[in-house]
Amino acid sequence: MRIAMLGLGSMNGAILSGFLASGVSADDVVATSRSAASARARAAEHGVTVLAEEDDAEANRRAAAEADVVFLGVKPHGIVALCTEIRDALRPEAVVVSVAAAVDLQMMQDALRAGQPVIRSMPNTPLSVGLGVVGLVPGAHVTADQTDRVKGLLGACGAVHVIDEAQIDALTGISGSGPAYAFHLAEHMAAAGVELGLDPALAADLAARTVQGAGTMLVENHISGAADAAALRRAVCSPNGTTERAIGQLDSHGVPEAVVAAVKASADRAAEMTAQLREQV
Ligand SMILES: NC(=O)C1=CN([C@@H]2O[C@H](COP(=O)(O)OP(=O)(O)OC[C@H]3O[C@@H](n4cnc5c(N)ncnc54)[C@H](OP(=O)(O)O)[C@@H]3O)[C@@H](O)[C@H]2O)C=CC1
Ligand SMILES: O=C(O)[C@@H]1CCC=N1
Repeated sequence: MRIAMLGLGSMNGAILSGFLASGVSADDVVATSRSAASARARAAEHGVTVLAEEDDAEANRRAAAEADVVFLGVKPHGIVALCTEIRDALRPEAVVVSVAAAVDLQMMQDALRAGQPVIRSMPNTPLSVGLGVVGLVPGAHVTADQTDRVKGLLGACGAVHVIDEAQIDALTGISGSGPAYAFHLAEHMAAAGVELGLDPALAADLAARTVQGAGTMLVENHISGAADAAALRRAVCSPNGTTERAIGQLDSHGVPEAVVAAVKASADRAAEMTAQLREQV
């Protein structure tokens, strides 16, 4: 299967890392970047061919023309222009997969040739280490085989959920943006350790491995049904002990409400961006 990755920044780069680690051959991938400098850097990083629009105005069209699956990995405001650019180069059976927030299926289908299969997705960057989460919304012209092919590719680097388009902003608020919440938590746990006198490298290591260990326990217990997040939290809290005191601080500082507000803000922002993009097309 030939894969084109149009735009190779944080997200498409993470997907490509996941693909290569899961056994996709670098020879089966052609990517593009806007600038020649970033194309060179990304080619060296991933060992795949990266064409640059700066060098060759036809770069996206050339990469898309050969592909069975085409991942659109540019910023949301660039997606419709990219669809228009590659429209006539795509093979009719090539599946176009957007990873962009806010750009709905209709906008992409309107910019592509009638009948071109399009899948809207919301991935996250832990796909790079085989632990991602992806929401997939297959468009009207996508066959079950085509959905399975894309599910197979992404499923080798994470969990894939096929959802309705109406659910994608909520999913974005949890799993699309969510890695940043965990990184934010780790960042501030480590900073507190430094304030308490720990060496910064030790504090960062403690925070990183604690988030990793808690995440792995959470997923294993979730899959087996043995315990949910609240039960695992309670198991760390000894009565009148250190953690109970710490959780009391999180609660009294409004962390539960802040987390709910953060997830909703991400989802709301996605909806706001969709409305803005609709006005522009
Ligand atoms: N970052 C994340 O965690 C997530 C991001 N997303 C979505 O992924 C998409 C990309 O975001 P992200 O990866 O963070 O952004 P980045 O800025 O990291 O990457 C964007 C990439 O697009 C390239 N690019 C821009 N214009 C063109 C063009 N015309 N032709 C070819 N390449 C082009 C850039 O090239 P150059 O470097 O040369 O400028 C860069 O490689 C967004 O739509 C976002 O909503 C979705 C889920 C999570
Ligand atoms: O911040 C963003 O808009 C993108 C979408 C989800 C994660 N990053």
